[in-house]
Amino acid sequence: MERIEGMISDIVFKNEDNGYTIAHLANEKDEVVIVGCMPTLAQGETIEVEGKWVNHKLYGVQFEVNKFMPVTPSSLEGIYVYLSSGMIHGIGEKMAKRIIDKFGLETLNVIQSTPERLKEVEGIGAKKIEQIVKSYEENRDLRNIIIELSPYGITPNYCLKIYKKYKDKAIEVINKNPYKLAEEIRGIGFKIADNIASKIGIDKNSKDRVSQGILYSLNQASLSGHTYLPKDVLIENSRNLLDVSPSIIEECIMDLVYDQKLHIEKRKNEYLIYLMTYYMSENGVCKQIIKLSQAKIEDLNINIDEEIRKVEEDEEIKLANKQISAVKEAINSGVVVITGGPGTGKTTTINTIIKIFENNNKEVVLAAPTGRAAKRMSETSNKEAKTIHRLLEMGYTTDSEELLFLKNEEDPIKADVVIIDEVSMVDILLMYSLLKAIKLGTRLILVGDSDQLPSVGAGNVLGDIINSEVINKVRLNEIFRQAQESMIVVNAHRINSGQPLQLNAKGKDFFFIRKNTSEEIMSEIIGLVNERLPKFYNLDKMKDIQVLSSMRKGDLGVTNLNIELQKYLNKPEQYKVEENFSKRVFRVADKVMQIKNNYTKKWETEDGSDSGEGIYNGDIGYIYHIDKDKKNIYVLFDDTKIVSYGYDELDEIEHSFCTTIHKSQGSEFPVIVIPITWAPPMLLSRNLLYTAVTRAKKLVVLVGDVKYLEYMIKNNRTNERYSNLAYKLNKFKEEGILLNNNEGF
Ligand SMILES: Nc1ncnc2c1ncn2[C@@H]1O[C@H](COP(=O)(O)OP(=O)(O)OP(=O)(O)O)[C@@H](O)[C@H]1O
Repeated sequence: MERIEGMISDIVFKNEDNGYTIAHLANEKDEVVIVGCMPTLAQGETIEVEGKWVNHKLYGVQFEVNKFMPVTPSSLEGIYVYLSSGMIHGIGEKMAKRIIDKFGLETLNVIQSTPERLKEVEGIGAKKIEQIVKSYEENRDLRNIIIELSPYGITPNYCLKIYKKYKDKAIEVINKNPYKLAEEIRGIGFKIADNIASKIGIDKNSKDRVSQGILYSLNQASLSGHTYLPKDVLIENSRNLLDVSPSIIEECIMDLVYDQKLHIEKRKNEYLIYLMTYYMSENGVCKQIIKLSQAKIEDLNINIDEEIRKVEEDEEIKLANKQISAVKEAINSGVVVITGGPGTGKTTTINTIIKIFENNNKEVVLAAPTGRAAKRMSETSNKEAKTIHRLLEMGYTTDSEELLFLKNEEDPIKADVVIIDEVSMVDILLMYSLLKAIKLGTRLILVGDSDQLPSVGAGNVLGDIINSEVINKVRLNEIFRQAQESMIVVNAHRINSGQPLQLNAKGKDFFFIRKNTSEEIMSEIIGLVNERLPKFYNLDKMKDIQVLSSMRKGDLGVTNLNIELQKYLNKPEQYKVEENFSKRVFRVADKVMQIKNNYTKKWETEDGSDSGEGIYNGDIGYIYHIDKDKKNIYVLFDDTKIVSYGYDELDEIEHSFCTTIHKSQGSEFPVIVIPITWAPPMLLSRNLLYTAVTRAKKLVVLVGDVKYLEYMIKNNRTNERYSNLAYKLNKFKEEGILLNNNEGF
């Protein structure tokens, strides 16, 4: 490969559809013809091209371009983003600005060709110049990507991802079809790709654009919990997004179906359109759960009543009838669902089931969808419980982008019984991965509370399985005496049945403090968390009390509550290092939450005696140390695990003096404080309130306007999800397709 540099003196031809360009490139030595895909090329631009010389039959010698890069970038904004991105050691935001103010568009030429001139900028000496030049040299290709893409709002972090994926071909790939980014780079969506495309001049009606828009619409739908969209809804959503005619959309839908990216399913007179993964998962869950429930299971040859009696004796309890039915179903069925609200004895039932199987030498494995739920399951059962991801031995594909599970149909989980808790949090994709890894004959016990919020990911798996009436289920509905003492449990059940709550009983654990305005609510919450509750109940204000809010935005949303609570719970002190990231300030001792599963994130104990990997969505920790030189923030999780986050990884954590109710799913806290105030109706729902209240073990304090509390209790329109699992399960059952034809469909 050869490289030449010069200025574009003429553009002879450009194909607007595919970017194929023939141009003249001139430098001091020569003027040559260059050809290749260079859609953004403009006359007068100075570029460097890489490629080879060819001798064309008709046109003679020309340079065939493989890759091209602008030498002098065309935007100050791009140079600024690059220089201030942290990629260049020694230059921060302020210094970047000073350098650019001095040299303008010439900045990079100066750094490259006459770096000694940097001395003209205040604060730069010989040592700094050396440092700058060294890092500048080190990341040449990445630099070009940042400069090209940052004007489109792509952060240096994503540029790095793009660079890792396409290496030095990145600019070329993007110029050819920017929609590839939306398809292949996690985190870059259709909107950014579309923005680039419109600047490059790609036609609004281009099929690449419309197809990506359709996929985007379905992806958005999956983020709202839908596994499919009815065809009319998909066309409407896509039309709003793309501003093109329904006929083009329909044509592209058919192309995508042909390319197996989408699947169309007919249900009565309706067409349901799925992204392929969701279709495969929904079908897979349906088939596999029926197979597991119909599979022959080993007969334990035991007298179940006798076994239950033994456990009752050991544990000094007497199981209620429903609990006994649940135990029997678990022993006699391939699959059983055990559901019930708080205090209805789910944990006691699971523990009885575990004991009976273990007393009969059967191997039982336990898992739950989140790290915290798994931890809780371990504590209540005194037996190791893993996250489902760990149980499935999750790994990554070599490019470390795609998740994969080592446990699957070929190498299933080795166990006689698999018990999964908090199944309401399991989405359709994870359920499919789990079911694939359970071999026929293994008993599967699914435990959960179907009145909790449905999973964050798509599907309504637990609800659909329960509603389908196909899989054996037991609903525990007796609240035991001990649990009845708790107003938290009693009120949770009242919320669920739409009844008014019992508030403020003396000596009890459920309080409502009436306040009207946002300011009053805020100041009451701060007073409670910062002083009154810790003093009165002898609590640690950081660890024992969790503020939850239904929304992110607004005065009483998570973002603002975090800002306000930080001022009181962890105020600035001279000895506390802090770092300001414009929208948020991270300070030593701040309470933070990991907001995505990161299975490979390394942790280590302070003395280095233990280490491991995996920090999960919802894990709460405290900032332990900030190293400004290394640009690292260290967070302490579970009192022992120290995890380091580079400044470029801070999108993985957020302050958690207050968190969303959604993020609190699967976790429990001694005390919960919740503002009750106006919010969009979908966030004032019964199951949101129910989920929030059931997070508390010792005390619930609601602060706000009682009319919104009443509204929430009445509003049981759980946001409907397009999910076809219940229908499919019933259809399978009715038509017995599985019994005759293992492939189904
Ligand atoms: N058969 C029983 N007889 C008497 N008490 C019981 C019985 N089963 C459970 N309990 C008690 O009721 C309370 C709630 O039971 P358990 O923790 O099993 O319910 P749970 O549904 O798991 O509750 P949560 O969802 O709140 O954790 C516990 O104090 C437990 O000891």
